[in-house]
Amino acid sequence: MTQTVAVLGTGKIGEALLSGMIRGGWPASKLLVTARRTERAEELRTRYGVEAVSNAEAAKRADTLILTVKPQDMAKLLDELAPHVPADRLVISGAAGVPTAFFEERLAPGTPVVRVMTNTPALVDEAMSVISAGSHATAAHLAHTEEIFGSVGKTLRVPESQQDAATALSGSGPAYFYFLVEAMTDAGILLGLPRAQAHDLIVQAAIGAAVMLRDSGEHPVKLREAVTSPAGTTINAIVELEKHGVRAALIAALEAARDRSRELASGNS
Ligand SMILES: NC(=O)C1=CN([C@@H]2O[C@H](COP(=O)(O)OP(=O)(O)OC[C@H]3O[C@@H](n4cnc5c(N)ncnc54)[C@H](O)[C@@H]3O)[C@@H](O)[C@H]2O)C=CC1
Ligand SMILES: O=C(O)[C@@H]1CCC=N1
Repeated sequence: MTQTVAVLGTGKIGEALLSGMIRGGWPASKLLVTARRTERAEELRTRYGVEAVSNAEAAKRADTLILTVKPQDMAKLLDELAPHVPADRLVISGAAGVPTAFFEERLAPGTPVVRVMTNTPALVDEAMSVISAGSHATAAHLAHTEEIFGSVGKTLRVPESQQDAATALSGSGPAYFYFLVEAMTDAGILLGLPRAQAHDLIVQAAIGAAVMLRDSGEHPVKLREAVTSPAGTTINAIVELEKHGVRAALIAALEAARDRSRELASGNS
């Protein structure tokens, strides 16, 4: 029998996951949601046919609780939940930075906790969800988490010590690509193209490059070399990227994201 899963704090990530589970065939009758505002609860109920309940009710009724509030709201949510969560419930956190120990300290002794860092491409079933077990989570809990997050894309198990790095790479990753597309579209404007056309050209180049990266089995260096003709156009652009330190900027940017994830560990910074 399908277990009941509750998504608590159903914002952008919670809704992306919920919608993916429903697209993947999860029965709406086995899904519960919670939201802070009643209008939001009503919206989710209407849009997905799921029941919206209080956090305490979700804790009592669901076998698996997926907590998708902001890291800064996690301590408050756990204070509210802790008296209602029996120790046999699986608690999955989708929050950046917050370690499984944070949950284990606040929930009944022995409660299994799994930490997941997913990303917004969950909305189009192309998420990357990185999964780590807390100290009481078993292989079955990890498999169940993979089943849930597998409905919105790929999953990968990593040791929890790698979660902050994964957050910097794949959790925040889509934002870096949107930022690049934004900048390259501006370049198209500078070169005299209409904005809509510049956008379409860059987006299709990004999709083509992404599919080749995923499907060709070639190293990115090889793929770039194939575009870069001797005394051609691409090398002029690459020289400018190197001159402006784009490679170093990306490394520093991801390091900064990793550091911020570490800072969020306390759940209140
Ligand atoms: N946005 C993203 O790209 C990603 C976000 N995350 C993580 O997902 C979590 C949620 O992020 P978003 O969905 O972007 O934020 P969001 O602000 O869209 O969603 C959080 C929701 O939680 C609700 N909430 C807060 N406290 C609550 C409570 N006590 N009871 C019920 N509802 C409550 C808020 O009203 C809000 O709707 C964060 O922890 C973030 O680190 C992880 C991966 C990617
Ligand atoms: O910016 C953030 O904190 C969240 C976590 C990863 C992506 N968005």
